[in-house]
Amino acid sequence: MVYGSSTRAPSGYNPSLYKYQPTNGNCSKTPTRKTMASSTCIPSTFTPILHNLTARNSMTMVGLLSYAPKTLRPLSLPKSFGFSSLSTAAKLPRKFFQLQVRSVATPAEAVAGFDDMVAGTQRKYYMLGGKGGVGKTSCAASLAVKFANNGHPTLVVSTDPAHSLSDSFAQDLAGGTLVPVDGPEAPLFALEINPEKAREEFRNVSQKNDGTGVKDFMDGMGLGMLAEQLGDLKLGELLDTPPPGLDEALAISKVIQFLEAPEYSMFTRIVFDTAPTGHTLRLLSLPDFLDQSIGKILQLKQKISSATSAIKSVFGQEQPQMGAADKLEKLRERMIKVRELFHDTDSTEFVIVTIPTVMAVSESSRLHASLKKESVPVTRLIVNQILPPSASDCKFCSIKRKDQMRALDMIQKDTELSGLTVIQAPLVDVEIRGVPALRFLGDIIWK
Ligand SMILES: Nc1ncnc2c1ncn2[C@@H]1O[C@H](COP(=O)(O)OP(=O)(O)OP(=O)(O)O)[C@@H](O)[C@H]1O
Repeated sequence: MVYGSSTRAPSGYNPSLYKYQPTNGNCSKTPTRKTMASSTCIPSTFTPILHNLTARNSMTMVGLLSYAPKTLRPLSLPKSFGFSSLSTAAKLPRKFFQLQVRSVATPAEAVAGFDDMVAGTQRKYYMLGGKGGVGKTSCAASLAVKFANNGHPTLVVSTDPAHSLSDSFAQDLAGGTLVPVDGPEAPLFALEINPEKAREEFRNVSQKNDGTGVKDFMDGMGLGMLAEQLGDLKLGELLDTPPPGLDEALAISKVIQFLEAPEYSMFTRIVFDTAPTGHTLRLLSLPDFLDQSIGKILQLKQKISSATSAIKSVFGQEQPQMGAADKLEKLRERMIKVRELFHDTDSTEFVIVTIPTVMAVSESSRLHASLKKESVPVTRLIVNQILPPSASDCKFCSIKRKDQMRALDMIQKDTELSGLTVIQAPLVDVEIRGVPALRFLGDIIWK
């Protein structure tokens, strides 16, 4: 299968942004997660191709492919090798570097149902989550690129405290604001919610005596109403030591902004690259938690205000303003909206990402059970980084592959996971960095 011919570098693509360390095809060492990702284990038959590469980095070459005349575009390797290829012949003029970005596996077999995902202009939210390091960011970013290239103004949000969206897109997306991503056809923006920075700001502003800092900060987070109304409850002091779950609270408040702010209304697809499992579950249960807390605060407020008004009416003073409770009630309604959003099968879907190992599959099974308990819609499971049937004498590859097949089998038998659409995504032999590479991965996964 030739992927290269369909890889077209988008306008504004800057090859120098992409960095790649070629691998040596040595299978003798046990690869780490990161080295596996860039595939140290390439059957020896193919290593000359890599050795013949003359360009400085492969992602550059993926991008350059699109500039090469059609006649110079890559040929596929013989099918018997079982590789998916994106490229090349090394004998071409230097000007037209070509690369075979091969996936070390057969392409995804199950159809992800992308047609359904892309259909319609009603806003849809996709949350990708799973165990650390399985490829959540790569899958989320590739989905965002695919949506944008299919005409959807798309926003990709990272709620993972250890952000890797910037690394994945090979662009600086940090800063906690919307940053345009260069490359895709329709607008694609990224937002990394920076909990460290937010926490620091929080600490600083909450130390200000007059408390206005807290209000400004919370205004910025879409929670100004809460700060205003709880000012007399010394919110600043309360939050001086950030409570557990603040990261998730910040992420949620951004979600609230998406729902209401006109500047976000253009986005018809919002993709969340979520934090590893534990954080994500906290994030999903937070609206309930906040709803309950606000409910309690409201009750307290009402009690205080009715007691105060009773006293005041005895002494003939004017009634206190009753706006506070109304405003809190509004915030509570927003939380309910967020909760509904998480549970709305029409607009939201949580996609579990895993790898074919017993540990990752077990965790995915538990994650699905928890999501079900929270009534969060899940229909797809991506099994990422699958190795091909071994086409060489690489012992490591065949043992690893057998292990992976056992894990895939486990998915079929798992009561939590067997009902999901399983999307098999191959392990590709370059690090997935930059829009062209994400587009390549996206075209394999999201069909
Ligand atoms: N199918 C794949 N083939 C090759 N490399 C991959 C594949 N999927 C992901 N990778 C690589 O694996 C590494 C980890 O991927 P990624 O950052 O997407 O995972 P993550 O689950 O988001 O990690 P974290 O939990 O640390 O945020 C990256 O170097 C990425 O390029």
